[in-house]
Amino acid sequence: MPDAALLRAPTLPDRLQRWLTDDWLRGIDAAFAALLAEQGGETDETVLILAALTSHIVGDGHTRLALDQAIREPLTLWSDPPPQTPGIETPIDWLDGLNLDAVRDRLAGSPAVETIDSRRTESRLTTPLVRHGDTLYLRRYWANEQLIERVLTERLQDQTAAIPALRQRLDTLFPPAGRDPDWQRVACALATRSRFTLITGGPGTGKTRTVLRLLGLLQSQRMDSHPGKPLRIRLAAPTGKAAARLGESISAEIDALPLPGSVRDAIPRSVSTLHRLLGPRPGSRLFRHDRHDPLHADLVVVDEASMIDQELTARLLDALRPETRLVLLGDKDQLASVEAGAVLGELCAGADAGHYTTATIDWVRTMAGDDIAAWQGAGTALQQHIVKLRESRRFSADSGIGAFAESVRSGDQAHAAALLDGPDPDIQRLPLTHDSDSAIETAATGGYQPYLAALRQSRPLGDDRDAITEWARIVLRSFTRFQVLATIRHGPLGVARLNERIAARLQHEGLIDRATGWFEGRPVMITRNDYELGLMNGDVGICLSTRLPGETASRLRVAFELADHSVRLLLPSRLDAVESVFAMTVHKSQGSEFDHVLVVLPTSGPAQTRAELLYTAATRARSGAVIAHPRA
Ligand SMILES: Nc1ncnc2c1ncn2[C@@H]1O[C@H](COP(=O)(O)OP(=O)(O)OP(=O)(O)O)[C@@H](O)[C@H]1O
Repeated sequence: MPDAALLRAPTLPDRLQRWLTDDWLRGIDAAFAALLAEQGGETDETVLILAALTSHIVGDGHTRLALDQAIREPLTLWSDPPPQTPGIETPIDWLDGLNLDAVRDRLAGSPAVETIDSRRTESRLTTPLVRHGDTLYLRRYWANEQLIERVLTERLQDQTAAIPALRQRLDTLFPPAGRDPDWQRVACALATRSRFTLITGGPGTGKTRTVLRLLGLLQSQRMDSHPGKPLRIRLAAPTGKAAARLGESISAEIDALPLPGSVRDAIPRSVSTLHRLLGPRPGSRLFRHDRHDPLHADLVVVDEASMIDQELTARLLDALRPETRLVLLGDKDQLASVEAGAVLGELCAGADAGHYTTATIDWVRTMAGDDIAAWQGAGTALQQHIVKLRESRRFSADSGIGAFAESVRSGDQAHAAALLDGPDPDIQRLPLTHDSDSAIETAATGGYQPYLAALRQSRPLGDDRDAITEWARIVLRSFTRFQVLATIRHGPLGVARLNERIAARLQHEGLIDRATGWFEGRPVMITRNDYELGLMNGDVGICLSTRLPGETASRLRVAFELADHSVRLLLPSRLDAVESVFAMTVHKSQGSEFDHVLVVLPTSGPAQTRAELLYTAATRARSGAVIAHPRA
């Protein structure tokens, strides 16, 4: 029943409390508004609610509230809006009644807001909120945005000296392959001429291969010109898993590089997490390395850049010396980081069409011999430093997953639907009659059965540590064969309910003993970096019943395979930030691959978000993706 008192005259605390209860806001959003009211001297309810909403969208992955959009299309502020009950006021109703001019006036009169003209970039105050033009920011995100723009603009201003014999070096590393342009070669060439380059491309388009050749090219040139003084190269990725994957790809390919052994030896194989590279300071969001103590590196390469949020991008740029080259690799079409700020996606706007100026086209033709004139445009300075790799080696053009991902990416829904209904076994549809359709549990049971079978069948008899480690490794690896991916948090198809539903079915089938708490077979994901335990956000472990040497009874321990392939067994009590992953959100799945995925998609949601989710989810699969969704 609608609460009549609230409908008549909801007070601010009542309103915020209801929105909090109904999941429109997070506790921190309401607390932020309360703080501004209590300690910031803010009395205007409109400003306070806008402050809570600006905080909310940070939780939803955005760094700023576009006022005009918030008023015209309020629903777009929630990627996963809670259900609306008729008669109960939601923030959507509240935003609907606002007038932009009146909002501007109220913000202008607020002691909590600094109003900055859209042409100005510096600030003189320290208010918690900043209004820049018609966009409202929490100050930290505004400051980050300014820093990123300033540092990139500086880096793009001048070109570095041309590499001697660039053409011959490119010919060695990228032998003519009958394609013009060879985008990998173009990316490598362009990256030699500036201190910032961004290489984007879908899965398997050769980002790692290209950057490895770039490292080889720059290192060999350096060793020619400065014998005995190789380039200091640092490689990083946002998560431990992504770092391990890049390290493995480099190790697998480096021996085939057509360069002298001394050059190959001067290319690092180890990749650190970005946090480690910057040097975390316990209890602070700041890092040891910043403009006052910059990184000792001539070249920094960061992979999986789509997963880097705005804050970390700003900290990275702040920690680079002006002369250090930065190369970012990533897939702009993947979902952005779970934290706020889709930096890669925003930087790469327009990368599909290139927008190369005549000067860039001429430079590439002269220096590399490739013709990119078909991608001409009056692009920005930044666009001259972005290259999109366009040909996937992982999915051939006729692979179902590749074709499906491409049609989702380009918005061709009809083709995507036709592929789902087509004969290709690697991309299939699982139609659901309703949200609680047990077809999901059935498919999930089929997918998870092999790892649970491995758990039972490979269990060692005694307490030999090596045998237990080997068993854990087998179980962990067989868990990567299949994963249910959830695209939303709320409702029967949300990640929490899916986890419960699947666990209940596995228990019903006798594949696990319990479905709640800690039990053998429970797969969990770490949700916060734990440097002490050596576990990173996103690491997946499995709970096993183990009896180690000297123990008289078995105990539940969670097994993790670390980046160096060692296995760690930890008592559950040592893990405080974990969640079950019978279903994993698509966000958390980034940087991982599975043989098969079951993607559970709701019928509604903003089209753009759905497309990004679906693209990211389907491309996690090496061999097969099934898309489950209720019939429209
Ligand atoms: N031009 C090429 N010639 C031959 N093999 C290639 C070429 N480009 C890529 N490959 C191969 O395709 C595979 C994928 O390449 P790579 O790992 O560099 O892609 P990626 O874009 O980094 O992939 P991911 O999205 O998985 O990180 C590798 O085995 C690589 O050796």
